[in-house]
Amino acid sequence: MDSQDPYRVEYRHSLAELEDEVNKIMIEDCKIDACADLFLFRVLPFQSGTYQHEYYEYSAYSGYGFSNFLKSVPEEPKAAATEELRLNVDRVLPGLLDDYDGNILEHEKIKGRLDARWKGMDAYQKDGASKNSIPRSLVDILMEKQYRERAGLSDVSSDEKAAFTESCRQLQSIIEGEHATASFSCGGSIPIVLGDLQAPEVTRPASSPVSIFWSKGDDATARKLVLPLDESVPHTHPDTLRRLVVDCDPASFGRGEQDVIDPEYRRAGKINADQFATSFHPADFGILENLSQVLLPSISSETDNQLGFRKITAELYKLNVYSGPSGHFRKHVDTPRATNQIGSLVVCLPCPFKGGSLTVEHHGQKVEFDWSEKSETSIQWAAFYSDCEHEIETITHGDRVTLTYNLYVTEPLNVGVPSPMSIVDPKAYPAYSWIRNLLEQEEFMKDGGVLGIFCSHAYPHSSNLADLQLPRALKGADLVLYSVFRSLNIDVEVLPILEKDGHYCAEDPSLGITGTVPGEDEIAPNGRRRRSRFYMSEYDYDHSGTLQRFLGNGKKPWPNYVELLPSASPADYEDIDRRWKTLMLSRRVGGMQNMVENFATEELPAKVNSTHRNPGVQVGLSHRPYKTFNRGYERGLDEVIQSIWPVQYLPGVTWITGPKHEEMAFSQIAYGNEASIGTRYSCAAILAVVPPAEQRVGMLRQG
Ligand SMILES: O=C(O)CCC(=O)C(=O)O
Ligand SMILES: [Fe+2]
Repeated sequence: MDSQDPYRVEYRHSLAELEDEVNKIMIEDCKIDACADLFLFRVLPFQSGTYQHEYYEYSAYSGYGFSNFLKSVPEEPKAAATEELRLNVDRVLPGLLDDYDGNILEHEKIKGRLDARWKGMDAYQKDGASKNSIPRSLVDILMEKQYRERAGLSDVSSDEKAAFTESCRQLQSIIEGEHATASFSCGGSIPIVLGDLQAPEVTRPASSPVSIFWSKGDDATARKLVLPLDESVPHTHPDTLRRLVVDCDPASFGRGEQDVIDPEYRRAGKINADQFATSFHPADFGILENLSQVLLPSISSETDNQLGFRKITAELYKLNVYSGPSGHFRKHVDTPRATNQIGSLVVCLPCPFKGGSLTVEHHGQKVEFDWSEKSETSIQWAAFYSDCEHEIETITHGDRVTLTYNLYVTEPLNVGVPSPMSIVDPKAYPAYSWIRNLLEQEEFMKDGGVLGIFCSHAYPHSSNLADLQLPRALKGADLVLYSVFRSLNIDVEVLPILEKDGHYCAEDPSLGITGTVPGEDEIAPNGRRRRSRFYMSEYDYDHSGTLQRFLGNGKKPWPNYVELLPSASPADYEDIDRRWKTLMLSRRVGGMQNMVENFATEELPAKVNSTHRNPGVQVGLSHRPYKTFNRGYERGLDEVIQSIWPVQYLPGVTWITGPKHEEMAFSQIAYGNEASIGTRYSCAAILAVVPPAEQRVGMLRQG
């Protein structure tokens, strides 16, 4: 186009310059707002007369300005708060007040922000909203990250970015793989405590010594062995163990239709279940509950799982002894004893031995349970599906005494609440070493970050019980991830993410993440959309006019903020430095995403790593029961949401998987020309807080 074109717009600035300018203004505004919030927090309790709280809600709409409100505050507290305001502004924005001698409350910029903050406050102050907040470590990591990016303190080369994306892609395939093969095995251990089990130093599940009673042939007198061994008493004496070994018959195994004995294939002793009894029971330590959480989800439908229909029961099958130097069991698949048998449980009793690792394989993935190290001091267990191949390597020394159980699915009569204690050993999962290696790499999330993984299973996460049950009720791959992160000392939260126009998170083509739930746009057989969408209006106007003006004539832009941040505690207000970064984290600049996405041209280049390009997520503070509200009459969702379903806007989460299962979060009755109801949905997600690389070093080792 030629330069004479009268319609041609001349740009003075690029989008990148606009971003720098907006970020600078944003930082300044957030700093002033943090000071303004504390000022308001100080003077609000002193409001009097007609300016009472009740009135408040309408004040901003009926012309009661901030200055009217201020007149109602007595001089003394006002003066003290004003002095504090001046000190704070001077500290966070040195120089701003240098040439200003007047009343700080009349300072144009500060007055403008005080007025804006005061108006914004009333919307949810009244309800007191919720006292909760997003866990601090999560906010702090993202807050620093956002600040570094906005202040131009972080620069990431395209090589580093590509390497990071590749790591995320691998992590995604591990996670989805863990899901596909549905955590085919799990295991754990319970230490033996010789003294008082109720003693204060016994903090996690522990067992007293285990007794075994058995009889041999027609001899009706039962013998007794107590493990672990101890030469001082007959019951625990190694000679009694030898007696047990001698009393065992050779163990057989299924070959074709037959049970055969072949020491080449299996060298072990056995006692059938009708010939022995034991003081150990797998339900005692929550083993059954724990293995159910991992093994049940993939064999039942989501509906069965949600309703808690199915339970796993264990039936004692055999006692086996594999003794050094040659006990072993070659690779095999167990013979199911009933159609509802789903797997096997092996419990290894405390008795010293060397070698004898159990390896379990399923669709090319392998897990090893090496019990030799803790063989003397712990009960150790493993459970796996019936279709897993497994083998026991040669026992070189000692005796490996095990109880085996068949695991069955059953329909229970009543539904219990899962046990809070977890004794599953996360190291048994393939994801463990992979994630640990990833976090040990210094280049991966060098300055820290948050990994986001939408849950693989459906949970009634908006029910009354949800907050109590999650993360306890996590299942399958979700439970695996949760416990892997926890065992590496990584903070993990399971929180609901609220959608916005059907989108949960930003799309990320490099990981195949669309940000929406699959099937969302499907048309149901009745010709309707799978679900109708009606939303409360959101005050998300396109405020790009002032932003465009800057590109053309260089006039200072006036960013318009959309802020999603639940109400603060007194300590939050007082910590000004953290507060302004939190404010910045929870704000979007109206119109900015649009500009960066749609305006970028060669002539108007945008930043490569724009913090305005990818929208953040709206994270709920807790899992709350579904409800219907009618509060938003003539008001935008952003104004009322903190009092009905408190959320925080969180940009910068690294999403590894996209949303899968949504739940109704809340509905809103709107009165327009005709009353209608709109529903918002949410998805549960696992958020793992990855600290900066230098802090991770010692931390992962302890894990
Ligand atoms: O003792 C073990 O680790 C496994 C035993 C086993 O595979 C079996 O009894 O079928
Ligand atoms: Fe087996």
